[in-house]
Amino acid sequence: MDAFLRGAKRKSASISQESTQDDYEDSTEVKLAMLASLYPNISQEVLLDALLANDGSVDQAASLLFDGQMEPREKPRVAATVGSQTSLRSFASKSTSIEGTRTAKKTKLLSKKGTTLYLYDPKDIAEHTPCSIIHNFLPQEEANDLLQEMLEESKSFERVTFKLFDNVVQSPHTSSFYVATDTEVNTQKYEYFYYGGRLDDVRRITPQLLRVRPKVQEVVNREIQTRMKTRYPNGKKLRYQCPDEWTPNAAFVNCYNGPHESVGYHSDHLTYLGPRAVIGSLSLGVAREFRVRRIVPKDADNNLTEDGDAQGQISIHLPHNSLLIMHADMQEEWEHSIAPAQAIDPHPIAGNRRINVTYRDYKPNFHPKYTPRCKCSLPAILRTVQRKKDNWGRYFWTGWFYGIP
Ligand SMILES: O=C(O)CCC(=O)C(=O)O
Ligand SMILES: [Fe+2]
Repeated sequence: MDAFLRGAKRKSASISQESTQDDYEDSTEVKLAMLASLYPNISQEVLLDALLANDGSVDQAASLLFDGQMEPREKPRVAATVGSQTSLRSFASKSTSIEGTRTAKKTKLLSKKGTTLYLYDPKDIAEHTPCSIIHNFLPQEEANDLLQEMLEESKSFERVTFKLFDNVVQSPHTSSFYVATDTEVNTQKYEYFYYGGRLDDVRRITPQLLRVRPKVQEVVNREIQTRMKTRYPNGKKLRYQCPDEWTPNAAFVNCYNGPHESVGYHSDHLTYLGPRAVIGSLSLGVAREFRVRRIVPKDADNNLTEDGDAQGQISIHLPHNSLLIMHADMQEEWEHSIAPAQAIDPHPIAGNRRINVTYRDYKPNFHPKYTPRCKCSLPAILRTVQRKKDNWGRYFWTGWFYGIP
């Protein structure tokens, strides 16, 4: 990490990506599941034939099936609790890999149709996304105590406002930020910068947030080990991933009041978390949809460098008292969002509100006093090349004039 920082002050540190998702873009199970969610009454054999006949393109296979007068299933309501399938495991035996399906056009068509793969099963989520999930994470009473406490706190949460070029933009939900001590509150308020400005609302950690923190720490570290052993090359942590134990020392708490409150697609800032960050995200109250999609880079001619299907959107159902871990392979390569819902099921304690606590490990060596400054003397932002194949995966420090990080 130190070497990374020292190098970065002078020039961009380079990173060669150790892809952990090599299989994903060619995964026949995922493609079959997408087709099955459109055509639930057609057998897997027929779906597989359609896929093979169309060179692995879900979009073209779907058109073929549609032309055959087979009505696709109505698009699922966007209600948080409704999805198209509960498990991919019924598709798992057909693990044929289909090659040669890489064009940008197909992706566009696919995303135009808004194809979403709905995942509920923790095994599917670990296999097909850079996340893992633990349902019923806390004893019920403890989850409810934290929920009650955060509902009370959220009454004074505000929308984050930031300047995006010439416009002042407001976040589509409210939030606040919690750290352990008064000293840290002051450090956060006066030394750290977010969205090109200072955070006004930084609070001391509350009794329930504090009580839950070691449990999150234990489980996240266990999940990091599992992910490393089962998914990463040679069973090792990724390059630039912090070798130390994950130690949450800050929590961003979000409140989504009603179905329309949301957060758009983004990757979380690495500026203070460092590369290959891990985040423990606890959901309380109303169940909502957490959507993730891979960022497939484009080549110099602006063409996607991988099968467009790899960009397909995946929806993870987040019920009350579930802990989602965003692993080290998430922020650099994927984006996530909380989609607006058409309808929600009210929660007995929270009503229409969802509380989300993201426990984060702010790295001492990424304190703004150690990181580069941009021309305007604000601490610079750490970013990765995500969308261009050239230099893809490289980290670089940049100023705030590029808009939001
Ligand atoms: O509400 C959530 O689950 C996600 C929140 C989020 O993406 C964030 O705080 O960065
Ligand atoms: Fe986020």
